[in-house]
Amino acid sequence: MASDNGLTLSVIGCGTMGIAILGGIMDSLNSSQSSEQEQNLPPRLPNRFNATCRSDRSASRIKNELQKYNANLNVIQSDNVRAMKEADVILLACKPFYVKDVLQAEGVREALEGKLLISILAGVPEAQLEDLLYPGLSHEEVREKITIVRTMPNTASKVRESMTVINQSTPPLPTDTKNLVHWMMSRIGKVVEIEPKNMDACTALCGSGPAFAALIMEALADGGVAMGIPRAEANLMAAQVMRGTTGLVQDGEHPAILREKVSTPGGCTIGGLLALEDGAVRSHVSRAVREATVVASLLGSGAKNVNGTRH
Ligand SMILES: NC(=O)C1=CN([C@@H]2O[C@H](COP(=O)(O)OP(=O)(O)OC[C@H]3O[C@@H](n4cnc5c(N)ncnc54)[C@H](OP(=O)(O)O)[C@@H]3O)[C@@H](O)[C@H]2O)C=CC1
Ligand SMILES: O=C(O)[C@@H]1CCC=N1
Repeated sequence: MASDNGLTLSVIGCGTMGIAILGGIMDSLNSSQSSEQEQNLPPRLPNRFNATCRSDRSASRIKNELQKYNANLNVIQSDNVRAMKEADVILLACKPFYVKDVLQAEGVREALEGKLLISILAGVPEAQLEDLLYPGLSHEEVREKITIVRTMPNTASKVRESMTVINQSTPPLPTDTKNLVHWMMSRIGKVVEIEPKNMDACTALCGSGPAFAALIMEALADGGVAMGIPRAEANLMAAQVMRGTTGLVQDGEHPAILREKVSTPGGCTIGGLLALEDGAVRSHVSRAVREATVVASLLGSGAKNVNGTRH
């Protein structure tokens, strides 16, 4: 791990996601398993951290949740420019509808020049971030001034089980920069690179996905409760069933084959599956991802309550 040579990472708008990502990075830096054994380790790692917010409540939350890592952390209230100036790498983690205010504040462009800006904002394409910072400049001209990388983690960052998607850059990022982005995001789970055109769909599948999975988990537990299983045990069972199924699929089992293997001819599983198909569950779940993709694509417009603009 770099120490004297370490980077300063500033998280701008450090709430639920910012805290989870910082926690993952700090935890990894403290880990007894040396990062040095990892492949593609960037030459410099973050070892100083700034986290910004506005309210006292958010500041207390950041301190309370991250103090256990004993990291070199400064919580900075209502001074994003200072945090950006002090940083080598900036993680933009405010809500999408604040992005204009945050990036167009006085001094921000100068504070960001020459640096790496990683965004986790849903529905805000790289081109929009470029345009907010450097209106009128081409992508190539902006790349000479700042490196912007769009990413989409999810709430499971908190337990280091995120599925994080990284927007492929054109031209490709310099190797050290790419390795740093991958290193940071792989502290909180798995990482996949994807073409920019798929980022909103990935926001729906990966960013919103935990909420969809939670709804299905609840429904499984409800079914158990309906048939007499106590609530606490039903919740525990539903969660472990989802985890076990995940393990099988990640071990190489195709979901359709898994379903067939569980379905004994004349047995109870096929009976339950037919009831699910009657309810068009598969179509509804897929269409939830489709709907969330469309809504995600509207989030960057600056409007709040974009769901209300859809019928
Ligand atoms: N929640 C999720 O599951 C996921 C969220 N995302 C994306 O992550 C981003 C953050 O989401 P989430 O962590 O849930 O949101 P939170 O509301 O928890 O965090 C945002 C933080 O930004 C702070 N903030 C707001 N305005 C400013 C400002 N002008 N300067 C500095 N800080 C500011 C807020 O604190 P205060 O009000 O005190 O300033 C708050 O703590 C969003 O863009 C979202 O699209 C991506 C994937 C999953
Ligand atoms: O619902 C949202 O807008 C955010 C983005 C991804 C997950 N939650």
